[in-house]
Amino acid sequence: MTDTPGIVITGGSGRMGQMLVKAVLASDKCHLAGVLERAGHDWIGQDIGTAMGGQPVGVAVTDDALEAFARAQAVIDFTAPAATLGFAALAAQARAVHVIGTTGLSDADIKAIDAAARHAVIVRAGNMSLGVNLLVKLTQKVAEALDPDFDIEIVEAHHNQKVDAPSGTALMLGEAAATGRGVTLSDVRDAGRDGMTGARKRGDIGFSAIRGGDIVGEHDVIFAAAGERIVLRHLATDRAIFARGALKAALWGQDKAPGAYDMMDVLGL
Ligand SMILES: NC(=O)C1=CN([C@@H]2O[C@H](COP(=O)(O)OP(=O)(O)OC[C@H]3O[C@@H](n4cnc5c(N)ncnc54)[C@H](OP(=O)(O)O)[C@@H]3O)[C@@H](O)[C@H]2O)C=CC1
Ligand SMILES: O=C(O)C1=N[C@H](C(=O)O)C[C@H](O)C1
Repeated sequence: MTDTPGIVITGGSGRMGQMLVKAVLASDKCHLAGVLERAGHDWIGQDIGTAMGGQPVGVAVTDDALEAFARAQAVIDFTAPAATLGFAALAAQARAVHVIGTTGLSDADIKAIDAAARHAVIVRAGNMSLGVNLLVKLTQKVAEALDPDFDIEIVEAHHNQKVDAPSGTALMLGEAAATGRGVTLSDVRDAGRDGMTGARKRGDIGFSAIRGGDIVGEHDVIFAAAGERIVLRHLATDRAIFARGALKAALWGQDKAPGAYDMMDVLGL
C-alpha cells in the first residue's frame, strides 16, 4: 500500500475534508499519509476514522503541516484562502503536488499561488467535477456563437454555510463566457444588483447567488434574447464528484513538471 502516492488532506473536519478522507481511504491508487486541522481543533491527536464516527484507520489528525507534507506526494486542500496560501508555500517547499479547491481567492492570492507553482505542481480549480468542466467548455462555445443580443446571466445556488459569492464555479463560467465573447470579465461583470440599478447594460455578464439549506451546488448559464432563451445547467447532488476530481488531479500531477495547472489539463478537455 505504501508504494502508492501518499496524500495529505487539509481541513480534515470540513464538509469536503471528510469527503476527501473517505475517497482516499477507498482508493487503491493512493494512501492517506496525513490529515491536518488547525491548532487547537478538538480533533488534533485523534484517529481520523474515529473522529469521523467510524473505525480507526491508523492516521492521527495533526496541526504540523510541514512535517505531514514532508511525508507526502500530494496535498489536497479545500479550506479557506488564508490557509491555502500558507499551504501553497509549504507544499512547494516539500515538492508535493498541491491540489487547491478553495474558492474566494483574491487576485493577489492567485499571484502568490502562481509564485509557489514555480517550485511544485499546483492544480487549482473552482470546481473539480467533470460535469462542470464540460459545462465551462460548452459555455465558451455558446458565447462564441451568439452576439450580445443574448444577455448572459449566471445563477448559482449553494448551502447556507458558503462564505464566498459569486461561487468559484460561477466565476469559471463567467470567464468562459467572456473568453467566448472576446471580452475581459472584469470589464463586463455585473454582480449584486439591488435598488435602482437602471436597465441592463448590453454585453454585461450578470451574476446572482442564492444561499439556502443544504444545496450542494447548482449553476445555470442563461443566454436570454428577445423571443428565446438557452439555459445550460449543472446540478451537483453529491460532494463525492469534487473529491473524485481532486484525487484524479493529485495522481495526474505526480509526473508533471512544476507549474500552475487546472482541471482542463487534468481531464484533457
Ligand atoms: N473546487 C471545488 O470543486 C470545490 C470547492 N469547494 C471549496 O472548498 C472550500 C471548503 O469548503 P467546505 O468543505 O464546504 O468548507 P468547511 O467550512 O466545511 O471546511 C473548511 C475546512 O477548512 C478549515 N480551515 C479554514 N480556515 C483554516 C485555517 N486558516 N487554517 C487551517 N484550517 C482552516 C476548517 O477548519 P475549522 O472548522 O477549524 O475552521 C474546515 O475544516 C470552500 O472554499 C469551497 O468553496 C467546495 C466544494 C467543491
Ligand atoms: O462551497 C461549496 O460548497 C462549493 N464551492 C465551489 C464553488 O465555489 O463553486 C464548488 C461547488 O459549487 C461547491
